[in-house]
Amino acid sequence: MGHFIFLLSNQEVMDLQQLTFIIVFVVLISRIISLWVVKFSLQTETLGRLPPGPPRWPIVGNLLQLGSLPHRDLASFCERYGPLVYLRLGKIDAITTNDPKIIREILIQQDDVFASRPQTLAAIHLAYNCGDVALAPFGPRWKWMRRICMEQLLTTKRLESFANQRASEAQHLVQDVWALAQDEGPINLREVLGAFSMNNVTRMLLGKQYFGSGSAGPKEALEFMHITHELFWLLGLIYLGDYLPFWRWVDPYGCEKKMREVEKRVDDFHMNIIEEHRKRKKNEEQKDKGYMDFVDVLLSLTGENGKEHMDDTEIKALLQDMIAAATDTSAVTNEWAMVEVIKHPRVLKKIQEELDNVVGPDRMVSESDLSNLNYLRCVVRETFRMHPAGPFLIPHESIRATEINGYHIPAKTRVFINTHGLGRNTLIWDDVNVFRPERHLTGDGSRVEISHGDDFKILPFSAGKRKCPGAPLGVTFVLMGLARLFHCFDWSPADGLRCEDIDTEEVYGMTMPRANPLMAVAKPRLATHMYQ
Ligand code: HEM
Repeated sequence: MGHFIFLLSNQEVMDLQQLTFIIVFVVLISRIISLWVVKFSLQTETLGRLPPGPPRWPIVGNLLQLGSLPHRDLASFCERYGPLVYLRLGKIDAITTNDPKIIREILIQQDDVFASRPQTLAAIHLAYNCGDVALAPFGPRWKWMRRICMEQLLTTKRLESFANQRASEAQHLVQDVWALAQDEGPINLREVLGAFSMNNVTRMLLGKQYFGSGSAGPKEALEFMHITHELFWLLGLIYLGDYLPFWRWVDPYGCEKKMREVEKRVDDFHMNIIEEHRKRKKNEEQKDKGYMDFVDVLLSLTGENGKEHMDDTEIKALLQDMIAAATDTSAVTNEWAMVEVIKHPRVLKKIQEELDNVVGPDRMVSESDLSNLNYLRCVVRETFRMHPAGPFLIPHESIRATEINGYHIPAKTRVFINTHGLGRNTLIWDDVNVFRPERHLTGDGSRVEISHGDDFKILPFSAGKRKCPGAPLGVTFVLMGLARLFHCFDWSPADGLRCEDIDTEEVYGMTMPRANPLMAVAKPRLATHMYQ
């Protein structure tokens, strides 16, 4: 060999070195690929076939095939590969579906297998090390926390005790819009609806109103708004560090640093609220039980396993969940409903006809009217079909390996139930992109249900063990906000835009808002004294 090289020119030696390098590289790569294929076929033989899915790259898997609207990407995979699709996201196994039968299999038939949550970095940093309800893995701690929600905080009796506060917030909403409507200019409905939803939630949770005349003070209100926005943004992020461990070493956009910063500010904020309540409790030696806010209730409960009190961390984790789960979901849904209704004046007219029949012009809508507003209920159902607040619910995770439709699903598979894809699935809905509330009317005139029915064709609040425990309250927030706004005002698009030109572009997140805040013009339609 040395002799052979001796006969070659310098250039030829270089060529040979390059050639050797290329051969070694090709051999190495083919060895890696063959090992990968062997591992894959061994896995297939021993464990069964994985569901079909798009081809994937080594290391990153299918991550590069997801863009800024991942719910739309996953829906297109389902169109191409079938109702149950397997994806490899970095080191994580994942499945996705937009099919009612498979969703029912996951959430009902195999509920005990799929009732867990992935331990993402956001859940670790922003939900007290997964010590809350919404992001906690399935287990005794989650069961205990969820029981507190169901048996102490969100009971019918407790929610009734806040009925007057909700009524006064509904009246604030009307008064706010009326004041803004006086100069006939455009109104930012995102701000108005956000304040309505935030006030409803903070009055019930913390005994405080952050927007309007009873505001807890501009500095505290601003801090609250700021940290909740950052929290939502970080919770909604698909953070690559969860899928590719090496990404965490680099963290090029400083996401984990941001999570730790927000964690600290949110924690300080909650701690202040708890201290304030403790002081107040000492001073007043507790008030009439009927008016306890959620913090009062949590401070009065015994802890897990016979402890005298709940830990502060447990209280903070629950408060955090309630704020995150209750405010944005209803505000985003209300904004989407307003977008679609203003875009379709025919629908606005029908809603107002119903309101005029059921309520009339001489009084305001009350909560007892909401079950009689069947057309408005169809409008909310249609809004959930086209714009579900949680496009992937909150992702579930399988506790152990199982099978769906004969396919192997490994343990710890992340589950993306695509509710956006479900509402636009052409196999179960016709004219999927047309906003048509009438499609939900029941033939016999009975009350239209807003959460899912037996057919699982929409799924705004999920089903099974992890279903939303605040659904009845969420429905009340949404229906009440819309009923008041449509009863009291006529609506048209801002800036001379034609109704049909209002855009419905969304941005992806934990909840999925319209890309731009909705601006619209309101014209009072009741007698002036009704707004005072
Ligand atoms: C329109 C309003 C609302 C919508 C659309 C909504 C939707 C949802 C969805 C899709 C989930 C995830 C379910 C799953 O992963 O399977 C969820 C979970 C949850 N929601 Fe809601 N929600 C709303 C209002 C509320 C309210 C008002 C509260 C409480 C005051 C609340 C508390 C929760 C909690 C604690 C969870 C976590 C449940 C668990 O993991 O065990 N939600 N919600």
